[in-house]
Amino acid sequence: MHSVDSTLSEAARMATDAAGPIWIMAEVQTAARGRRGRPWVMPEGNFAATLLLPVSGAAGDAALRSFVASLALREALVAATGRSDDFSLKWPNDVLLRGGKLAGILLESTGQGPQLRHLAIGIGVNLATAPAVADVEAGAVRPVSLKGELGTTITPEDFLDLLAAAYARFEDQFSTYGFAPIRAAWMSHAARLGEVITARTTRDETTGTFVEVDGAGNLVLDTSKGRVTIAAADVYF
Ligand SMILES: O=C(O)CCCC[C@@H]1SC[C@@H]2NC(=O)N[C@@H]21
Repeated sequence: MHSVDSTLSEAARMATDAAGPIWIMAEVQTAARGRRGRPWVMPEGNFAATLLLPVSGAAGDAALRSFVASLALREALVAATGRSDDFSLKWPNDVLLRGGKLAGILLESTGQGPQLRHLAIGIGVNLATAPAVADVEAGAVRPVSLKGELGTTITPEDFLDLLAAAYARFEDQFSTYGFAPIRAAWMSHAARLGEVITARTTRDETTGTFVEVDGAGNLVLDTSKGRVTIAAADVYF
């Protein structure tokens, strides 16, 4: 579609029992949202899409699809550019290009209580233009674009073809073998593994050595007070 408030909102409107899996892509979003209620600044020419996916089972398991989506997104970017070493993954679900933020993922769900019906996986990639530093949160990783860093030009339509194919492969692996191979692949591309990082929530801040992502997708840090497991936070380098 050309213009929509947010492809995530469109997915929520479409989430009837029979719906999905379906990719919803827009050239323009007038009210795009990012993690933690932040707006997502999206200059035209960038990629914005949401995968509406029917799911069953516990919310925690379904949320592991943010790692599935991150890996698929990285693979699509490698396919688009032929560069593998330039892309890394930042917990929980950003893709970095040469250390700058290239792409973000936001998961939303529909359903009752712990049982989910649909997952909406919203993905934004700065294909053409990075938002201005002033438009992103202070202290956040510097925003970059694919064109700006590598000179690669790809249309959102062509990028969706690569991403949908990559997502289907990783989803297949996840539903067949579970989280273990996804976790291993994710860690092999993790940014700052073994280094000191800071995880911040609205309540507190934890600094420590990034040890691993555990079997439930949590961030594990070794701190001066011992090992800490973090389920949700923003990470700062
Ligand atoms: O904060 C983040 O890093 C996540 C950004 C997610 C942006 C995408 S763009 C497509 C989809 N629609 C939205 O409104 N947000 C997501």
